[in-house]
Parts: sequence; C-alpha cells; structure tokens
Amino acid sequence: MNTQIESAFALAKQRYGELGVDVSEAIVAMQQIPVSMHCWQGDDVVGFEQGAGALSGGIQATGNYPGKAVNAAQLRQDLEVAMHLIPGAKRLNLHAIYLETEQAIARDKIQPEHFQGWVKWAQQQQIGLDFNPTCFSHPNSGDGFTLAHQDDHIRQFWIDHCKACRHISAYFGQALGRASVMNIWVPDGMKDLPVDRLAPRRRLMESLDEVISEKLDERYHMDAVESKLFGVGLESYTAGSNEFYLGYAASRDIMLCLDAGHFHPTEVISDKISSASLYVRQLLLHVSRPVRWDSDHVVLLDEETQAIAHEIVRNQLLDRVHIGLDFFDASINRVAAWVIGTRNMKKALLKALLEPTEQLRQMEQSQDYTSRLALMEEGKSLPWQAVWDYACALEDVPVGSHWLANVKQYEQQVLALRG
Ligand SMILES: C[C@H](O)[C@H](O)[C@@H](O)C(=O)CO
Ligand SMILES: [Mn+2]
Repeated sequence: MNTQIESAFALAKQRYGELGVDVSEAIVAMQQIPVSMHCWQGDDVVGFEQGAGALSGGIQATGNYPGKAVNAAQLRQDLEVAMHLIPGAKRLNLHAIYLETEQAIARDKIQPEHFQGWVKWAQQQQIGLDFNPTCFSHPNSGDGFTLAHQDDHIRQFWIDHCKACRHISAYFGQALGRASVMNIWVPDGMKDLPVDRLAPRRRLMESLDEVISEKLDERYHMDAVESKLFGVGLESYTAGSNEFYLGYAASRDIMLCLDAGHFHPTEVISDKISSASLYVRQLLLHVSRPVRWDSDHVVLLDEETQAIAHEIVRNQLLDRVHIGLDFFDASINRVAAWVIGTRNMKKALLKALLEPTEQLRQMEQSQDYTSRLALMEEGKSLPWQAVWDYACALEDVPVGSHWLANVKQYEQQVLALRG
C-alpha cells in the first residue's frame, strides 16, 4: 500500500482513538453493510423485455449519454466495472423487465428460469439479489392504474405478475443463500382531482393482500411496499401514499420502503426511519436525490445522505434497514453514476460509524446542547477521508478520484463502441 495513505491513516487512527473511536472496527462494519445497487441506472429503466414499450408510470430518465447497455451481458459487464470501483459488500436490485428470454413472455407468466443468467452471475460475483415487479411501461398500466385498477381483469393481471415475482424473488434467496427483498411500487394515481380517493386505496389493499397471501420463507424472500407523493402526469392523487403504506406494512408485518424522492420537498426520510422502526420490523430505503421533485439524481455525499446513515448507525438499525439506491441519470456516463452514488452511500456509512456517538449521547442526556453541537460540527472535519482512502486501498479499490480513469478507459474501449 502507498505509504502516504498509510501514514495519513495512522494519524487519523490516533485522532479518532483519542475520541474513543476504533477506526478498524468502523472499516469492517462499513465493509459488511451491503448496498443494493439498482440495475436500472445502467439502461435508463428500459429492460430486456421483447417488444418493450416506452418508460411510463410517471417516472422519467432524462439525457442521452451514449453507451447504454442494451442486453443483459452488457449490463452485467458494466455492473462488474462499477462494482470493482466501490469498496465493501454490494447487492444487485433487479426489476422484472430485466428477464432474459428468446420470446416475449407475458408479465403474469414470468418464471425463475428467465432469471437464471442473473443468478449464475450473482453466484460468481458472490452477491445477493433483490427484486421488483414492474408495474409500469406496459399497455395494462396505460391509464395510470395497476393493482388499484377498477377493471378486475387488469387488476388480476398485476396481482398475478406480483405473485410470479415473489416466486422469482424466493428463488434468488434460495439460490444465493440470502433473502431477496422484493419491493412493490405501483404508479397508481390520477392527473386531476379524484372524487373517490377511497375506492382505489381499498382495491390496492385487497390486491396486495392477495399478492402476499402465500406464505413464503423469510430466509429467502421478504415483501416491501413503497409509497409515493406523486408522479409526472399523476400529480393530484397517488393511491399508495405514505399513510397507506405505513399502515399496510405495519398491519401486515412486511417491510416499508422509504424513497428519498417520494415526499414533499422539505420532508426527509432520515427523520422517518426512527418513527417507522417503532412500527415495522424491517425497512427498505431507496436512497436517491430529489431536485425540486422526484428527479432521481445521483446520490451525493450531502446532508441528507449523511443523516440517513447516522440514523441507521446511531439507532443500531443495521440489521433492520436494507439500503438500496434509486436514481437514473441518462445525462452522464451510467457506470460513473453508479460509482459516484454508491461510493457516497458507503462514505456516509463510514463517516457515521466513525462518530463518537456515546459521547454525544451523554452530552444530550445531560442537556449540554452546546457541547453536542460543538462536537457534531467538529466531527465533520475529522480525518474520515484518510480512513476511507485506507479502506479503499485495503480492497484494492482506487483511492480518491482515480476510479474515474478506469471508467474513462472503459468508456473509450467498450461503451463508445456500442451502437
Ligand atoms: C424503477 C423503480 O421501481 C422506481 O424508481 C420506484 O422505486 C420509484 O421510486 C418510482 O418513483
Ligand atoms: Mn424508489
């Protein structure tokens, strides 16, 4: 290892040691926290369904950066490049439209065999997989409704799709020896003011009850549900609101998914984690970056990402909160987008693990809020970056911005040659 990195680390270790923080423990903890990278950043949420339609459901990937993956082999290749540039444990989060088939298969008929390629790859990479039904970009979701649809046939189609997805998710869990988290997000909503806000929610509740009616082994599969405030073209009403899903997850004892972009602009999910943890056993996060709306920008190492990490670490929720990412930026190199966003999540976790939380807690308990604020602020400029560099070097992951050279080379040699 480079001696500069080692000596900076030695100084940082001493500095943190004076505060009672064990940097080696923090590194190991960061390495062990899996961050689930979302496959859909790699191709602008298009997927590999035969005859795939345009992206719909009120979400948008904007930009036209060249070199996006157009088949599973390319997407896996891109993911491998990105994953090698990020330290610590990773998982991959797949959507149902990323199946591999020769012929078109209806979404309510998809099977585990259509995801064998992904499982084989995940075994090679020694990573876990997570899953999502795809209840958008389909003729049966064209009018904005899926599981809450008033037409029983359409509703049943989506129920059957979600049921099929649960079996695929359980197959992931069994094949890889770690539970797959399957997150249900549906766009269901209205552009303009509904008269009846209740009936779609009742239908959504009943559909979900049917979806999860088969008991599956939690060692292999876990159900999650994701709320949302609004979608593009669905601005006035979303059936799956926060209240709807908090109540649903708590009453059905399933996971609640909090997406950082799915709330009012001044609301933050970091302040929801502790509350939700009192009522639901497990949480899933979609760490994202809303810019004025649910724009799904690449995750920054900003205050909210840091606050999310602090909430998980300070409240000892590491085994109850599954960290997933959700952004899709088509205006920059897509591999770089994964690397930037995922490294930022990992950095935020490491910084949180390096905090002298016990000291801060004691200050708070003794109502010494002056010292609490002083230490919190000084903590921001402690040499966490030397610990981060060392953690990267330990795993032979590029230190600092050196990873960018790998991505640029890959862009020249591989991405630029794609049609
Ligand atoms: C593609 C995902 O399912 C989607 O981003 C969902 O999680 C969401 O956040 C929709 O706004
Ligand atoms: Mn999301």
